Amino acid sequence: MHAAHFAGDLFSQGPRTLIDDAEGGCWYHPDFIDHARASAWFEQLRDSVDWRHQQRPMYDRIVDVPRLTSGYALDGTDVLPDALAAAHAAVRERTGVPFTHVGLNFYRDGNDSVAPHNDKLATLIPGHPIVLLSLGDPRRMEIRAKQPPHNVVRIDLEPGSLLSMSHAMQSAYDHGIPKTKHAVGPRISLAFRVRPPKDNA
Ligand SMILES: O=C(O)CCC(=O)C(=O)O
Ligand SMILES: [Fe+2]
Repeated sequence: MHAAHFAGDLFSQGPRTLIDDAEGGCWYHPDFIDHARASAWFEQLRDSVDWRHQQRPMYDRIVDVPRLTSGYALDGTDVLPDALAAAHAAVRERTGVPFTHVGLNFYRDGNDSVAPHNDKLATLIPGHPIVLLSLGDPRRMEIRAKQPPHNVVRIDLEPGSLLSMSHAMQSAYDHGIPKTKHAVGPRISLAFRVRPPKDNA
């Protein structure tokens, strides 16, 4: 009994708090989805989502967004791939948050990234977190305080993990996934958000 209990403690992977604030801060829950399910979802989404290669203006140039993206409304107007519907149901149940939209990111290799940013508060309903479900190879996220001394939290986002970031945190921290020279395979992230009605499309 004791040995089993000890082993359970050693290997249990419950949620842990990375940053505290009045809205639940930032927490990380590895092994939320088991690896077999996470890889099945990864394969289905890689193959069935209409991945877009976006470009955007930067200063006087047009640059490629260094990853593929997509997005779905969660209010019933969009038909979701089965894996996405299952992921939404699991995240909805775990968090109790009435998400309206999911943004998808596809990082093909270590050259793909998302620059440090905060999620745009004008497109989010205050009080609700942004919740990220990771699939595929792990990638490191850096969460950096905007105020000196600019504390940085680094967290390797494992397949099947959840990372929740509060709405309030978006004003105080930037987050990003830097490029890496390590050999990494592809990763998909699902970013669940609660948006005002006009932004759902
Ligand atoms: O891929 C990730 O885990 C982060 C994505 C992100 O920050 C975003 O879509 O705004
Ligand atoms: Fe973000």
